[in-house]
Amino acid sequence: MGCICSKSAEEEAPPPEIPKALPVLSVTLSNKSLNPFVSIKNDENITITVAPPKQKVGSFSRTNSIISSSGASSRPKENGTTQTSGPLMQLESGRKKSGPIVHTQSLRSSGPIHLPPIKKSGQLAPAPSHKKSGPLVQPQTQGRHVRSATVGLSGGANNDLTVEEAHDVDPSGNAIGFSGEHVIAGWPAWLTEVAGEAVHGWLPRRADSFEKLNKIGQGTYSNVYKARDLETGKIVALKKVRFVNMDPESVRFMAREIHILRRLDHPNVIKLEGIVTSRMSHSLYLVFQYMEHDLAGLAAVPGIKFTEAQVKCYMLQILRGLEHCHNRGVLHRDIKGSNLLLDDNGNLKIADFGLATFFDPNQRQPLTSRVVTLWYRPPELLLGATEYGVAVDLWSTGCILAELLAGKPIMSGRTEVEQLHKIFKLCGSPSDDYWKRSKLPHTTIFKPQHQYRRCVGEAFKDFPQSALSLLDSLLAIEPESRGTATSALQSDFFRTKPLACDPSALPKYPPSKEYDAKLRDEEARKQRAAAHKGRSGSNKPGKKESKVIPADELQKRNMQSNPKSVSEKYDPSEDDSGSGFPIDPPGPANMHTGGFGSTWCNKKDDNRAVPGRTYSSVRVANGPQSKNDRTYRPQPGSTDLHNFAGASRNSGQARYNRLDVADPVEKNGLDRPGSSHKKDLGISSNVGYGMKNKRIHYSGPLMPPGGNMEDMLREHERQIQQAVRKARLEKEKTKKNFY
Ligand SMILES: Nc1ncnc2c1ncn2[C@@H]1O[C@H](COP(=O)(O)OP(=O)(O)OP(=O)(O)O)[C@@H](O)[C@H]1O
Repeated sequence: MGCICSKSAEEEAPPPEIPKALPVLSVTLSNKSLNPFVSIKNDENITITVAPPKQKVGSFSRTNSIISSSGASSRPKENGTTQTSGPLMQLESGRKKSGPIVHTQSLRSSGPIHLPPIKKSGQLAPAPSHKKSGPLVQPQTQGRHVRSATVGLSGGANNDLTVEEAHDVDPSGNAIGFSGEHVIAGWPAWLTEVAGEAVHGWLPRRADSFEKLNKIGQGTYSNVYKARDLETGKIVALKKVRFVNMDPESVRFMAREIHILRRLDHPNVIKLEGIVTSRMSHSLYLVFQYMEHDLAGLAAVPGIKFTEAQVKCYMLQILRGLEHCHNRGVLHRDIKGSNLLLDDNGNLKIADFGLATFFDPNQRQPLTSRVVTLWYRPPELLLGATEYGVAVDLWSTGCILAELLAGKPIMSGRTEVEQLHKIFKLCGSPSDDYWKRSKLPHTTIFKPQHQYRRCVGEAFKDFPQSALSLLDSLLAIEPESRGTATSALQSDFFRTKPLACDPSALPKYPPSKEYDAKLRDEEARKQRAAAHKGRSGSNKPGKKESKVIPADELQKRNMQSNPKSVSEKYDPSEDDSGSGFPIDPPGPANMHTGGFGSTWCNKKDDNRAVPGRTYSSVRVANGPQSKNDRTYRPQPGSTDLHNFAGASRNSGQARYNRLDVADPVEKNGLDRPGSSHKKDLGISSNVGYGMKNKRIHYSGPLMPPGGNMEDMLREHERQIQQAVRKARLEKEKTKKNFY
């Protein structure tokens, strides 16, 4: 880890794109008879006048509580809408008294307000409300909104200004006139130009109002920091989003995450508390409540085994959070232990909505099948389904339930092919009827020649009966049989004793995150390597013997070195690629391949499942629990089928790249570029295996002409072994060269 020195997020910002003194307001008047006029005053007030001449649309005062706006007569008519984008009017601050102000009123009582007012500078107003309750697909509102907000200009303390503004909404209810307001509010143009509605009604927080403490997580496209909110003293998590060249598409996908988060409001769903940015900066931080643990990290702590009551407590919270998401028309599409965050009071919150999408159960729209982390991905997605619903999240939840009870992941495939095979072996293969009905794209490739028998009960015979029956429905091969989060919540599992414990009764664990576990593993690996070097070089003068620190000792040290109250200094070199942290931390200790998957059923019953087959226990460099490891970047022009042709890994770059042409669905921008794919154990075009950055890439066509799934798996295994052998050889060669 590099030196850590105190630095605010703002200081990392690249050179300003707009001079601070010239905030830009963009207003287009669709009613051409109106003439915009802007008065530029001194540095206190800003006045915009819109014709009919001498009528002011608004006067923005830098004082905290005064709003100056036109009265009804001064506004453009209903059909003379005030829109954004287009001719820019540059505003400068004006003097305190800005001429003839038509009407002045205080912020919190400003006329007909449909959208909730922002409570105070830096805090966020709730997302625009939608009239329709239940599954939301599009806001139903139409017509003109009048909104009031307190906005904070970046630059200068105590610089709130208040605005009342009017804007129209398009037929889908999306507001279409924000840009001017956004710019005044301090949002950077690169954000509002492509994702105005995501931040609409919100105010950016200033980066220097947070003190960054230490890095606590790393996602495919983000670094997550623990930080102190200097305004409230509260500890928060700051998720810094990386963009590739400010690509608008990347920004749009990030905006989708924000949009979705704003729609959700539930104790078991992480709450987006703010966004940090400024016109000067090309980065964005999402502010979340700080959560001390994640379920994957806890499970990886040696010695932690959950009781039935504890498992029920976690499951209740997961399902409640999920029920809320689904009722709000949101599919999470990446339920897994590391996205289930826990605070010190045992409260669980579903996090990471980077792959989430809006959906309408009554109006199926094509969605990408390349979502959900491999081990938690349901069979229909592996088979290429593009029409799916809540059942995908329920499958992942079933995997979590079994994992919590079994103490380790239940199906840890290294590739999609292997994952599907594990699923069929445990859950049985779909019925002929299902294959016919579902018309899944990859049916011809993956339909096994023989039926696989379901053996969930047998595999988990030690599980309580009520858990087994819930598991049986969550892990149903056919999505329609998985029920809903609501039906799962009503299952006997939650009604039979021992009942779920109260979250507050859960044990207090030391800080433990999947990320910590990865760091721990990495540290242990380094120590082992150092010890090995020390031993082999012990005859050489000057070489020190290294001490190997056992993993649990490292865990302890790691926990000790991560005191919550100590403010570490922030080192910019930690950030992004210059990070002192590994870009691709290894998967946690318990994430080895093999696991349960290959040995669920009695082999003699399982003559369809490659008899006697055992998967290699070789640890794949890109273990599927390592987030960065799952980014899939399809080659331009590649087809879906190539996805089954092997594996590669993500270089650790941002996942907000352009949406690849390989994915025909969610072209409308709803699929996060490289995203879906991020979760795959990178399956790429048939380029053959090879080593890149000393990591194993599995690839190559797995489907021999006329072959079936068993052949494919055998070939797959052969390639893996070959890759491993090659890796070993290369390692040996490197060692020889080194000495
Ligand atoms: N609110 C929070 N409190 C504490 N830690 C958090 C919080 N949010 C995220 N983290 C940590 O940061 C990690 C990465 O966050 P997150 O999963 O949101 O990022 P991501 O880039 O979307 O990752 P992924 O590649 O899995 O999509 C999490 O696994 C978690 O350990």
